[in-house]
Amino acid sequence: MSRNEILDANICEDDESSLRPSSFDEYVGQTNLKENLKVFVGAAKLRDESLDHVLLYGPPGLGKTTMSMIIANEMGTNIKITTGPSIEKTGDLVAILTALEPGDVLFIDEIHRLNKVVEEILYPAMEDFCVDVVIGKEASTRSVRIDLPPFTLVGATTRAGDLSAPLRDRFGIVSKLEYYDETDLKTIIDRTSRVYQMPMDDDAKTALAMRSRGTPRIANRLFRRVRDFAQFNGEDVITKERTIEALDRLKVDQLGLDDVDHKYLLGIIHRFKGGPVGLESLAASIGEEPQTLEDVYEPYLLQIGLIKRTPRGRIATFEAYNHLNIQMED
Ligand SMILES: Nc1ncnc2c1ncn2[C@@H]1O[C@H](COP(=O)(O)OP(=O)(O)OP(=O)(O)O)[C@@H](O)[C@H]1O
Ligand SMILES: [Mg+2]
Repeated sequence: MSRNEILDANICEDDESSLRPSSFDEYVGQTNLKENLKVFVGAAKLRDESLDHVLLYGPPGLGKTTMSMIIANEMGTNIKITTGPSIEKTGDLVAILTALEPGDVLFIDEIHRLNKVVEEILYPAMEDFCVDVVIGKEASTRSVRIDLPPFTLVGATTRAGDLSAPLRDRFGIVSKLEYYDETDLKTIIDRTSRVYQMPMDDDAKTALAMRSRGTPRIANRLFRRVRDFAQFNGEDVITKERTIEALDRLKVDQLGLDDVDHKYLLGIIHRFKGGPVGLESLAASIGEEPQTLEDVYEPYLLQIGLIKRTPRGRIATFEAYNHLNIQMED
């Protein structure tokens, strides 16, 4: 069994842990990524070496943390988990690195938020498995090189573009996670329903999958809410009618869009005549953080074609007007 050590308490998620798949075979979808990683993990094990460093990027809730745990599990090693912003000083990172054991996976979530000085410690650590530390005081300081055991750094980020080139270049395996299609989401919902021992009709699973924004975390969260509505009404199977009623009450529409998506689209359409509008102005006008809109909301709206990004800003597409039942002015 591998040890799973969380170095930073604030990244523990609600009750998601019981739903996390723990092997490649249980991990649904992301076929390309998964099949490649299977090869790289298998080959590293044959050579009895540590796996090359892995960078996973993509929108929130698509399975980056889950995949990093699976990598450690499949390698048969321990995983140490931390986040970019929680490593404040170089000494913090040196302490983490020197405590690693051969083959360990070090998972750094939100790796784009590492500060520059700390990041530079990672370069030799990743490349040559060593760190240089300065010891002594004033006139007598000297730099000492400490060797590290071979380890695998798994970095996760929602903003690959914010990573510096030297850091990005030191990852041997760089993979993007994609939104899940309806079939994969149904499989995930099916598994969730079994884990929670709460049966769900097939057409209810389809309805839920369609409104999950291509995102397993959202599918699981909505499942829990729909289950609340069903149990509250004394039902021991979740029906399609109950699912749709619950999702309507949660203000999740047929495309899985919520209040913020609606505010975003209506903002472009009503306040900026459909765009183009810059992200900052739009965010200010609807009272949301630009970065949240960019990382969490826009990727899905782009994916389903309701908005476009142009050099002059965001625009709402014909499909967006159509979805919101608004006449497009010319
Ligand atoms: N491929 C998958 N198969 C089954 N369940 C999955 C899969 N990917 C994710 N999940 C479920 O979705 C939840 C969220 O996944 P995870 O925490 O790995 O996302 P993340 O990409 O790390 O998100 P964030 O960017 O917010 O950290 C997990 O708890 C897990 O239950
Ligand atoms: Mg995560």
